[in-house]
Parts: sequence; C-alpha cells; structure tokens
Amino acid sequence: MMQSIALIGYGGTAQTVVQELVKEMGTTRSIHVVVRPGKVEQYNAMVPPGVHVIDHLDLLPDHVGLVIETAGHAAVSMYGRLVLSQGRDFGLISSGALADETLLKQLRAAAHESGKRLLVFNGAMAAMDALTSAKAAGLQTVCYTGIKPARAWEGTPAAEQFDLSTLTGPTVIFEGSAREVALAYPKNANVAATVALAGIGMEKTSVRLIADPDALVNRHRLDGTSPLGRFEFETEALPSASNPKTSSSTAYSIVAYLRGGPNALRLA
Ligand SMILES: NC(=O)C1=CN([C@@H]2O[C@H](COP(=O)(O)OP(=O)(O)OC[C@H]3O[C@@H](n4cnc5c(N)ncnc54)[C@H](OP(=O)(O)O)[C@@H]3O)[C@@H](O)[C@H]2O)C=CC1
Ligand SMILES: O=C([O-])CC(=O)C(=O)O
Repeated sequence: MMQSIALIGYGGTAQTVVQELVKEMGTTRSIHVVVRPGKVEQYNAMVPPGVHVIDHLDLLPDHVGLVIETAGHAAVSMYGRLVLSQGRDFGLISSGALADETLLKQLRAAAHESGKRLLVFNGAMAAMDALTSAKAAGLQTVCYTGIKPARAWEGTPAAEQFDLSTLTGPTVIFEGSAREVALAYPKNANVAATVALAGIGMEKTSVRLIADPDALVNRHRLDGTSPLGRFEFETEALPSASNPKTSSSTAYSIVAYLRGGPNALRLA
C-alpha cells in the first residue's frame, strides 16, 4: 500500500516518478510537488491532474509521510531538517550534499529527534546488496567508475580542463575520493557519494570519472574487495530524456522503493 508523498523539484527525475505513480493513483493517497516560490503557476501547467503543486513545506497536509528530494544539493540543506522536524521521513537523491559532514550530522540528529527516517535512494547505482553484504563482512576496497558521453560533462570542472567536443577516445577526467568528487561534480557524482555512504565512507571510496566521446549510454561500474572475495558490477542506462547528466534509472529507484522495494539506504 503506497503512502502520500511529496517531491521537491519537478525536473526530469520527478516527472518520471509522477508519471509512474499517477498510473496507480488509487493506491497512492496523494502526490504533492514542492517548487520554488513564485513558480506554482508554471509547474501547475505541467503536472498531471490530481497532483498538487505548492511552494512551501508548511502547505503540506499532515498525512504526507515521505518527502523526496529531486532538486539538487542546495535543496537537501534547504529542506531536509524542516521535513524531518515536521515529523515526516526524508528521502533524497542528491546524496553528494552529504559530503558536508555538518549537514549529515544535522540531518541524522533531526531524524533521531523526530523518530523519522533519513533515506538515500540507490539512484543510478545498482548492486548495493553486494556492497552492503561485503561491508557486513569487512569491506576492504571500493572503486566507483562513472563513464558518460562527453556532452554529459559540460558545465562541470572537466569542461575547463578538456575540450570535450574534440576528445578522440575515453578520457579520465577525475580521479580521487568520493568526498572530492561529490563536492566538485554535484550533478554527476551523487552515485559515488551513495556508494561511499553505503560502503567504506567518503575518503576511502575511490572514484574515476571518464568522458567517452563514442558512448551513447551512462555506465556505472563498481569494484570491491572484502574477506568474502571480490565483486564487480556494471550497469548501463540511457541518459534521461531531459537531462544528459542523469541516468534514467535514477527515477526508477524511487518508483521501485515506493512500490515496496529495498531500493534505499537508511542513514537514520
Ligand atoms: N543519486 C543519484 O544516482 C543521482 C542523483 N541526481 C541528483 O538529482 C538531482 C535532480 O536531477 P534531475 O531530475 O535530472 O534534475 P533536473 O535539473 O531535471 O531537475 C531539477 C529540478 O529541481 C528544481 N529545483 C531546484 N532547486 C529547487 C528548490 N530549492 N526547490 C524546489 N525545486 C527546486 C528545478 O526547478 P527550477 O529550476 O525550475 O526551480 C528543477 O525542476 C541532480 O541535481 C542530482 O543532484 C541525479 C542523478 C543521479
Ligand atoms: O544519473 C547518473 O548517471 C549519475 C549522476 O548523475 C550522479 O551520480 O549524480
């Protein structure tokens, strides 16, 4: 049985989630979309009938038990504590925001205080079950590699270092820790932060980002070792139709969770 939910932001990810949920509106009690002040009218024209657009969390009815961020790093810090202090669960996809340790501590504290849950959806990454089992046994190394078409890296630090339009082959544009990449690539490296939060943390999780001029899909690769042995996993997803930085699989981790799946990590 689905619950009443609210989505913060109505970009590519939220639109896909809503499209799926309205098909089963009978089981979802209500869907609200929280947009920036002054934008209610604009977004009202975009949502399907029956979906409520509001511009402040105070306008959410009490029965909305879960608020889901799909609006970027700033929205996690702007709304997270308020959602939890209102006595609602907070689920997020912009997990790179949690590379800010102070924010993570504040959200965990707010969740403990209200007795509500702080969730990170698996997002574009898969194989989180292998990662968390290995963690239970003593995870030793984890490396996340993100490979995307060159145009997906426009507007990122890579565009200042490389001429993305003239790359002739796969090019490593970043190597470092999950914390470094989460802060430098806020729209492209949330996957690395999610892997770090589920596994061995922001410092120990190593990350490589690759721009591939011939790639048509986004590829996410996870390699790890533990006393259990080794795991490697790679998934390919079409970029979302509206945003080449985002894999279309991101929205479906939220949809699958709302349908009762295990597609989220609980941080508090
Ligand atoms: N965990 C994961 O695997 C992944 C996580 N992500 C994260 O998800 C985010 C969303 O991705 P995507 O759907 O593709 O992005 P889009 O750019 O398509 O949509 C973002 C939406 O958020 C809205 N928005 C921004 N700030 C606010 C705010 N303060 N309040 C309300 N709405 C706001 C924007 O609206 P407007 O500008 O009109 O106000 C826009 O409609 C990314 O920025 C990234 O951080 C993305 C991919 C994978
Ligand atoms: O959707 C993706 O491919 C991953 C992404 O943008 C992110 O990790 O922020």
